[in-house]
Amino acid sequence: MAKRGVKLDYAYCLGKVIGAQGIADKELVDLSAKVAQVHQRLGEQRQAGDLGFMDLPDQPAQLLETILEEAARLSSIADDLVVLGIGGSALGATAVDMALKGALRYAQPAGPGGMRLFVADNSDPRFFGSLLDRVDLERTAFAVISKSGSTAETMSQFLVVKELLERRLGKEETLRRLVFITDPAKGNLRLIAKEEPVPILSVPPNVGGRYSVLSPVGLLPLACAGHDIQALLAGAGAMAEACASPELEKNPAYMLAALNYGFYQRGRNVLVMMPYATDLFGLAQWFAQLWAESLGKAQSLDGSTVNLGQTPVAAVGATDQHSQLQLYMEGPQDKLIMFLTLGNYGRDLSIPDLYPRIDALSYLGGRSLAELVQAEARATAAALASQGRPSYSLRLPAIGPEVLGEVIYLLELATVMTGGLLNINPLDQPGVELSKKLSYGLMGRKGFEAEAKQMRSLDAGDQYLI
Ligand SMILES: O=P(O)(O)OC[C@H]1O[C@H](O)[C@H](O)[C@@H](O)[C@@H]1O
Repeated sequence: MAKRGVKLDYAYCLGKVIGAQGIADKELVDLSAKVAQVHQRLGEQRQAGDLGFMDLPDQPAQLLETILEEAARLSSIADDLVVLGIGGSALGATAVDMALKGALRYAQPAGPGGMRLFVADNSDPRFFGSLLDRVDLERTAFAVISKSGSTAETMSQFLVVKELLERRLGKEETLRRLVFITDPAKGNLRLIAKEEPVPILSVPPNVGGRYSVLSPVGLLPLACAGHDIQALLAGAGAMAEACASPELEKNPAYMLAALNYGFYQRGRNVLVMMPYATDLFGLAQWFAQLWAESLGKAQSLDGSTVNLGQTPVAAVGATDQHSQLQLYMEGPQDKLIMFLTLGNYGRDLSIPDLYPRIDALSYLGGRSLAELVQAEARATAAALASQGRPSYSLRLPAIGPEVLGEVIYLLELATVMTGGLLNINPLDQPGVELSKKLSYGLMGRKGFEAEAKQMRSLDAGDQYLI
């Protein structure tokens, strides 16, 4: 079995540790039976080819070659890569790049470590316009990533960039700076690539956007940024092996799912992901999409209306101890906290003993910032537990590509298992369609005249205070 580093510590979920708010041994036994049933269903779904994300750790060597070659081509002509993509076509690459290069990565010049990766995941013109002002268009490549090939934000950015590049550099140089990542058979990017020779990579049809970070969607930008995508996949593969058992006590993804489900059943409607590392904030935002779109559903699999879902919150420790913790400690008993802790920060700063006579400072002297932030993570979980407030911790030995691959796979499988326990479909997102259609109506898209009309009637209710 491949070596694995991530550990799940769930002591502060247990009734015998935190009291009545915790999960009792008997409940774990019941959960275990439910999990075994869903495991069987997931096996059937996998057989039927519906759970494509589970195959991503083992992609054909040929595909990885192609990704690495395309990354080498782009980095030979450009210093910066701008991803035009949103949601599942953006958050995974951001999460891994931010984790590995650091939250301050944009301040570093591009260099031998790979291209600088900008992820333009908003049609907000202030943001996108200033990004375009900032990069040197001659030394910038653009990855247009959209599984559907029709997402308005991404496609409008593409149109803006294409015209800008063509005006500045001419058609041939423009096409050299582009790469498309989309569905293998359909969509507008496929259509365009038939006419214009833009390199194109495929998103497997059975992998939805929010489960696609380990497909070319995440792998190409990450390879361009100089990250070890093979190590990322190896980590995911090691976690897949560790999550093969149908038994709750032997499967960390299933235990995570069972805890989330068990606490949701007890009214814990909010799941806070709080890594004790600023560089992991992107991972918390990636997880927020995974959890929200997968589990927020109106209908159960039997067709009844259920309106289920646990609200994900992205937080970061120790920062949010000074912002949100008051609510977590004393607010409604409706939250479950998932901490991510690091055994090793990869660097450390020792704290000098500059004021030995000031007690409130001298205890810090001679210690280090890693010791402080690790103590804060432990203290926060313990403080919550002392008030009967549950949490669990994913303990990461350090931040690295293997570990991130492990965490990504773990959370994806846990999400699908939780969906199974809730008896909803964790792979679709029907609720996001109406606002898209109404926007099409507002923007005058052909075929959406009814939505334009619907929009006029919905708009009529404006009531301004000032
Ligand atoms: O990759 P795309 O087809 O452009 O989709 C981008 C995103 O758009 C949507 O509205 C979905 O809710 C997301 O799940 C998806 O990741």
